[in-house]
Amino acid sequence: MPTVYDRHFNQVRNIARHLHNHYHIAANELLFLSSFIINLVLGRLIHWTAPQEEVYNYYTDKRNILNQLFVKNGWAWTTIVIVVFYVSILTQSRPRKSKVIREAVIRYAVITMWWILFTQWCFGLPIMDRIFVLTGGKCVVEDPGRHVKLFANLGNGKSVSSTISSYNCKRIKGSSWEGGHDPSGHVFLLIHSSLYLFLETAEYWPGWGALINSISSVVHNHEKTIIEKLKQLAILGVKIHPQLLVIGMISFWWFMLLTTNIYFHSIAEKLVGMVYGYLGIVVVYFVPRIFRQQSQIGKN
Ligand SMILES: CCCCCCCC/C=C\CCCCCCCC(=O)SCCNC(=O)CCNC(=O)[C@H](O)C(C)(C)COP(=O)(O)O
Ligand SMILES: Nc1ncnc2c1ncn2[C@@H]1O[C@H](COP(=O)(O)O)[C@@H](OP(=O)(O)O)[C@H]1O
Repeated sequence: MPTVYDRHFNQVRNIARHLHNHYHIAANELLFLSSFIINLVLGRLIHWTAPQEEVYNYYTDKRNILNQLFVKNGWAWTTIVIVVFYVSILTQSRPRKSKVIREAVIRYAVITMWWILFTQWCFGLPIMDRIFVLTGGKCVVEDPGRHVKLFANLGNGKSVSSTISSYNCKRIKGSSWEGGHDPSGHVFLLIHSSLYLFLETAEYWPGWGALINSISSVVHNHEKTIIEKLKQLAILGVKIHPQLLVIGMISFWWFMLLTTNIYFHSIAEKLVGMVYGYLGIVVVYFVPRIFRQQSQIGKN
């Protein structure tokens, strides 16, 4: 006689099977994909329930070290982590190394290109700035300095431009980025980077059991000092189980995304950043699965 728990377990398993068979998405992938929506909802709940903290919190300051050093160079950190990951995995004697490297580099190049198009350059202004300008946004300054050619003088001591990038606008002293819909670059980058790291490394997942056993064998080694244990953990996270480094990076991106969701931008601007964050990943990792399955059906 199946218990109520068995029935519920079977229901969840059937949903997971359906998703896998029809949409080619595994249950753990769906959970990870939806974690960013959970992050947004959580951010809004904290925003509404703790307004006092917003005023005094360290994270409301854009100049905080985590933002300036890590998120503002987010693609560089993600690149470092994926390079360390592959070097570590491939030195642990994997077969078909050249094929693995070739495919990883192609995916990295396409994913990097999408980051460039959305945040840096898209045959002129990047996509996020184009959305801002097309919805009526402008860069307003008092003194355009060396960018004077890009600005129209309003005659009231102010100049405006809709052709300068957000990056260059912010570098002009006393500038403001006014009007328009300004998609969140942070939300885009943090989701794009986390999904890339997750999907790129999923194939090499050793299981929580193996990771926890390795960590606890270092932590419970009573012959070692704390410094020696920390050194061993660092070696473990880079050389033996680089998945630990990836978990660390993704967890940190998730936390920084939560702070963006609590303190910065409108919901609509965050949703647009989120949609573009999913888009490049869906094209590189999920769309090919549909074509692969169709060609498989064609062969049978
Ligand atoms: C398996 C992987 C192997 C990799 C081997 C490399 C092979 C090379 C292949 C292709 C060539 C691509 C060349 C690109 C190299 C890129 C390397 C870098 O990452 S350097 C750039 C670092 N810059 C950043 O990280 C900036 C990130 N910040 C932003 O995008 C923005 O500040 C923001 C979106 C976070 C916010 O913008 P804001 O204006 O609103 O503040
Ligand atoms: N998690 C976070 N911590 C600190 N600042 C953040 C942040 N998320 C966004 N910001 C800041 O909010 C502004 C808008 O970010 P974005 O459009 O990329 O989402 C940016 O300001 P600056 O460009 O003045 O640094 C950015 O630094």
